[in-house]
Amino acid sequence: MSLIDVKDLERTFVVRRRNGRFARTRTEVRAVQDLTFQVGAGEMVGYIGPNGAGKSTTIKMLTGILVPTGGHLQVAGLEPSRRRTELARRIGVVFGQRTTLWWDLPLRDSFELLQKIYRIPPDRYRTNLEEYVELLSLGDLLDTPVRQLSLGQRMRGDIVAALLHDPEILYLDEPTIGLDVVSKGRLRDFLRTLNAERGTTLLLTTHDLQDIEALCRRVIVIDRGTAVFDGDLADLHRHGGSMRTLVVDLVDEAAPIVVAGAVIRRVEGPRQWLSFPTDASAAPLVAAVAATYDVADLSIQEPDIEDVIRELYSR
Ligand SMILES: Nc1ncnc2c1ncn2[C@@H]1O[C@H](COP(=O)(O)OP(=O)(O)OP(=O)(O)O)[C@@H](O)[C@H]1O
Repeated sequence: MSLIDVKDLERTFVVRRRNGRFARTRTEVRAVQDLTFQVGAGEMVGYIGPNGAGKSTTIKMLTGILVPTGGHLQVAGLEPSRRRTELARRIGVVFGQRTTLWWDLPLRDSFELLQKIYRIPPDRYRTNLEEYVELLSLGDLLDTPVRQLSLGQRMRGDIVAALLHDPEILYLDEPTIGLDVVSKGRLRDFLRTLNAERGTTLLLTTHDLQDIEALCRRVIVIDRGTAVFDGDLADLHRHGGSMRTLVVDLVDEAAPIVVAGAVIRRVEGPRQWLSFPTDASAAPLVAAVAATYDVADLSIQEPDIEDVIRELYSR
């Protein structure tokens, strides 16, 4: 049985705008329409799409904050907007852009408040707190007020806060936004461990393709309120015809590189950019370039999720 079941989901907003001194115009914005997908227990799913596509609106409906204007929605067998309190015990939510912690309180006090709010049994609370604090290296920061934490530390605190009550589902909205590479890596490792060891289902919205690549086998792409792709990440790249880039620094300036399996995109002095398909291995290409040209350095750029999505929509 699906843990998240979304069928023909719709959410329309009515926007009233002033038109002249007295008149007002009434427009309907269809933030989500004809949206259908299921997520099984233990899945890690990336939920992506451009700005304004309807991601936040979907997450708000899944958590029960917003009431759908049409369609069918069940999370853990519950209708979110009608059973919000009951559902809150079974889900956790993390927003990269804002904190759910109390700004002036030390982390420890925020966690204790959550224990009371969720009525977490003391033993379970202690075990979870110890495990998550250890895994996320927050031990030395428990007595620090949230406002004094760095963004990465605060984010780790928010994740612990979202997990203390053992939710079956964790929604993450841009969890790595603004984090440095090391913090991003640690967070991804933690989420992988959480999913593997506790079987927590993860639904993740992000603009960072590397979050998706590190965590999600499955991706749902939403555009103008509806799913335009639902499948494997590798298929998404094929579907979008996305390309990776091999950046070659030659010892000296040279004519554009000619090599099988790649197309030259740009030349700037001794630096050249070559495109090749995302599902092709870079190794033979690197070997072919290195065998023919005097190479000072090489690097590979992954396709940007926005490019893949843009390509998908332009069809
Ligand atoms: N409360 C609201 N009233 C009116 N329109 C809204 C409201 N909330 C969202 N919308 C509109 O619904 C559409 C979807 O917005 P939503 O915030 O769900 O997109 P998103 O995919 O989360 O975007 P982003 O990546 O920028 O966060 C947008 O056109 C937005 O302007």
